[in-house]
Formats: sequence, C-alpha cells, structure tokens
Amino acid sequence: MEEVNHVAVLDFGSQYTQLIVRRVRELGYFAKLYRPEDLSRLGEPGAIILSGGPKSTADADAPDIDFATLDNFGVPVLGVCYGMQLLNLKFGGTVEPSDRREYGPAQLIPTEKTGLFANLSERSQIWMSHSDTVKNLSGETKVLAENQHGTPVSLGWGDRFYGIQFHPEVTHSHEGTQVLRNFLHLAKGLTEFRIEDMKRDLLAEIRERVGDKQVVCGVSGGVDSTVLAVLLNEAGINMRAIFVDHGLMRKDEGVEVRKNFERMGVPIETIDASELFFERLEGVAEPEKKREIIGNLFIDVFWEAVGNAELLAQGTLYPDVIESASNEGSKASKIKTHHNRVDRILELQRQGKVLEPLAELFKDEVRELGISLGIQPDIVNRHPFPGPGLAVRCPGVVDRERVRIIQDADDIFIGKLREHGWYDKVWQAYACLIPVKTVGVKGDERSYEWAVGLRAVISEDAMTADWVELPYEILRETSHRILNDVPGVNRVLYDVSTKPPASIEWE
Ligand SMILES: Nc1ncnc2c1ncn2[C@@H]1O[C@H](COP(=O)(O)OP(=O)(O)OP(=O)(O)O)[C@@H](O)[C@H]1O
Ligand SMILES: O=c1[nH]c(=O)c2[nH+]cn([C@@H]3O[C@H](COP(=O)(O)O)[C@@H](O)[C@H]3O)c2[nH]1
Ligand SMILES: NC(=O)CC[C@H](N)C(=O)O
Ligand SMILES: [Mg+2]
Repeated sequence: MEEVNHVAVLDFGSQYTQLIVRRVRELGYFAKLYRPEDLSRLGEPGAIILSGGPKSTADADAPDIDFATLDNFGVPVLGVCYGMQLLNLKFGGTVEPSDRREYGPAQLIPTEKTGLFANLSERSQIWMSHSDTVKNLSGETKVLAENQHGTPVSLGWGDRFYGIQFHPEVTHSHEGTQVLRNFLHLAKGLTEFRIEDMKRDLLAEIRERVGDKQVVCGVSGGVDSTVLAVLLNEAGINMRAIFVDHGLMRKDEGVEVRKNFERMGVPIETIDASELFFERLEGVAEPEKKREIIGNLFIDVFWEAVGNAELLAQGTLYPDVIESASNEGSKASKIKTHHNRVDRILELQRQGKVLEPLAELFKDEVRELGISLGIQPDIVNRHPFPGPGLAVRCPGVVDRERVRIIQDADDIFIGKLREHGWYDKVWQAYACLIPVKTVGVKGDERSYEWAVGLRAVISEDAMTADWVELPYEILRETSHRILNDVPGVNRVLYDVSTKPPASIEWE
C-alpha cells in the first residue's frame, strides 16, 4: 500500500529510532520506518525524519542518502544527531570526528523561540549521545539553538531543512516532544494516526504474509500474545493457538488463562509440559542457560503438537528485540536473551518462519490495540509476565518446591495489591525467591529458611523503571501473611532498585 502524507522515519541505526516513530504516533500522526536505501519507496510523505546512528559520517561504510531525491519530496526534513551531521555535509559544511564523547544531559538554548523552538523555555534539558560534531557551516546555515557552551545544537537550512544534535525522542530531553510537535506543524495535512488504521494495516499484512499456511501461535495469557491471538483470529487465518504450561506459571494461572480465552471466544489448546521443563532445568543455575533451555523447549513443544507448522507466531514486542540485541546487524548491547530470541528462533526467523506483527510496538500501544479489538480491560491491563516465568524469579537452580514458594508468596502479594486498589497503579509487581537461608525463630524453635523478595515498579515501556513507594500497610500485611502462611520462608524484603542499573526481573 502506497502511503500518503505520513511521516517517514529513515533509520540510520540508532537505539532510539523506533522511539521517534512512537513519539510521532503519540502526537497523533502516522509514522513509518524505512531504510535509507529505500528512499525511492517512501510514497508521498508529508515530512521526513532522519534518525541518529552509530556510524561516523567519515566512515567508509557510513550510510548515506541521495540528497536530490530527498529534496524532491519538497517536504520538511528533520535530521537527528547523525541525521543532522549528514545534512550539514549535504549543505557544504563539515563534520569532525572526535574521541571526546558527549553522553547525557546538556542545556538547550534556542536562538529564537519560533519555528522548531516555538513555546520552548529559555533553557531546558536535552539528552546527548554522540562524539562527532558539525564543524564548518556553509553560508546558508542558520544556528537555531546552542548548548550552555555556545556550541550549535540545532541548525536550519532554508525553510524546509532542520537538524538537531540532541535526541528529542527520549524522555530525558524534557521539551523534546514539543520540538517534534513544532517540526510536524511545519508539515501540512499530515495523515492522522488512529489505532483503527493500525489494526486494519496489521490485518492486511497478516493475511498477505500467511495466505493459506498453517500458523502455530504461542499464547501465554499475557497481554501481547492475547492481543496477537485475537488479531490472528480476526484475520481468519489457519491458526492453532497453543498455551504451554511449563509449570513455571503463577498460582492457578492455567485455569485463568483458559477462562479468559473462553470469554473471548478464541479456541486454545493447553499442553502440560511441566515434567519436561523441570527435568531439563534440573541443576541449571546460570540465567542465560535457563532462558536458552526454556526458549528452545517451547519450540519443541509447539512442533511436537502440530508437526512442522509453516509459521510460528509470537507476541514479541520492541523491547524484547532491542534488549536481546537480536536484530540482524544490531549494534545494541545484549542485556539478556529474552526467551523468544534464543538461537533456534533466530534460525527459524532466517528461514522466514516467524510471524511477529507486534515487534515494532511498545506495551502501551499493544494495550490500546487490544482495547480496539474488544478485549476486556482486565485482560489488557494485566501486569506483564516473562515467558520463562518463575524460573527468572528464582535466581540459581529452580525446582518444584522453590516454585511453590514463589507461587504462594506472589498470590498473597498480588491479592493485597488488589485489595488495597494498588494493582492498576503499578506497572508490574511480583514476589521472587532469594535463595539464601537465614536464621529465624518460629514457635520458639530455630528456623533456617529462604527469603522472599517483593518488587513493584512503574515503567512506561519496560526500558527503564522505578520502584514504587507502596504504603507500609500493604507491605506489612503482605509480609505478615507470607511469614505465617508460606512454609519454608522466614524473611521478606522489598526491592528498592531502579532500572537501570537493576533490571525488572531478578535474572
Ligand atoms: N507459556 C507460554 N506458552 C506459549 N507461548 C508463550 C508462553 N509464554 C510466552 N509465550 C510466547 O512468547 C511471547 C513473548 O512472551 P511475553 O511474556 O513477552 O509476552 P506475553 O506473555 O504475551 O505478554 P506479557 O508481556 O503481558 O506477559 C508470547 O507473546 C508468546 O507468543
Ligand atoms: O517474554 C519475556 N521473556 C523474557 O525472557 C523476559 N525477560 C524479562 N521479561 C520482561 O520484560 C520486561 C523487562 O524486563 P527486565 O528489566 O528484567 O529485562 C519485564 O516486563 C519482564 O517481565 C521477559 N519477557
Ligand atoms: N547518536 C548519533 O546519531 C551519533 C552520531 C555519530 N555516530 C556520533 O557519534 O556523533
Ligand atoms: Mg508473558
């Protein structure tokens, strides 16, 4: 489908490119990502944004752009970081590579508070992530803003080309969204973004990609795979939705998942594979190894159930992709291999056998899509739960007894959050096992038992997170119940770590 009056974002490889797309959508306009070499396939964009990227413009293999084609679109163009450096070269300026890096906060001081910088403060914080700088500027270049050292951080050429050295798309650039809004106002008649349109496009893409192939869809009862299964169901393709009970789910979760799918009228098959998972995980303590075993076993179980299906559908979202550094040629660092990114899946992906329609979206967008598909809010607003389940909430080796402790403690904690009206105020909460035994006294007798950790965080997109200042009352009641009702535990701790440097899960 040829796009018209959309915002075309050209991806030069930045960590944040997808965030630009997301911010544009948040501002109410339709945005789409393209590779710079696909410049001729942009359709009729209403505005173009050139993203940042890890390369230096001077590198032999630096990505380039055909300026004549770019100019011919006749629409406003915004270069971000690498994008601005590239534009400066195109307008006859120079870019100087440097070993000096500038990461983190700086001050934005607009020269004039009009155009790109309309409605901005005299000074505001912006976020930097670069080492090269624009050096010589050609005669037609206007400096639109400087930082606190008088270095240009925004340039303009004529009335259509703009550059900014900082990243407006990250929340640490405090007025970044306003800069993007201003830029988009320079464009005329941009196509509005509506979740309904996204739904329509996703359905069309799914039907075209799948045809009459057999699809096996992994469903966990979580937000992402539920939205995916409902979407695939609506697309009317040949699908079998399979829920694998690996024994690492929360208390009574299997029953709840089946009930939810019944409510939605989407048939699912449950496979109880817990024996197999516990057997293969026996004695394994290393987190990446655990994830690899679990991710690969999922595939074994799917394949065993349906024979060699032609396509595997997963509810992978963008943070899974970027944290696992799993995109081909990714320069991102690997934090952890999410279970849906183990080697076996990457291999299937290379063979064109993986269907991940949600892989460019963030959680809150998937939730909105879910609502527009008619999924009940209590399902769409469930806290995320990792595919490897309680295995990553039990540092070190995992066995049935440890899982039982986490299930019971988690059930109490989540129950208390619901009782006090806090479940929907936190983004994700859970109990984990801290595999350390400490001494206590129970009924006048010495106890030597495990500790349980409680974690509750708020986050927008799982990329960063803060711990929640829960009322003491909830912590007190939860701890009391766990210490009394969960055998094998004599200590409860509350996790007060932000991400970064901690991650949301313990492994
Ligand atoms: N127990 C499971 N059985 C079958 N497939 C699973 C299971 N757990 C995870 N998956 C697959 O892996 C994908 C990624 O898991 P992930 O936990 O990120 O998403 P989710 O469970 O759908 O949503 P949420 O993030 O809300 O938990 C799922 O969308 C699903 O396709
Ligand atoms: O499907 C998943 N497979 C995984 O292997 C995995 N690891 C973490 N998570 C979830 O991702 C979000 C970010 O988690 P971390 O801060 O722990 O990386 C949080 O919401 C985590 O629950 C996973 N989800
Ligand atoms: N974030 C970026 O786009 C960085 C651009 C270029 N790699 C630099 O270091 O300056
Ligand atoms: Mg999940």
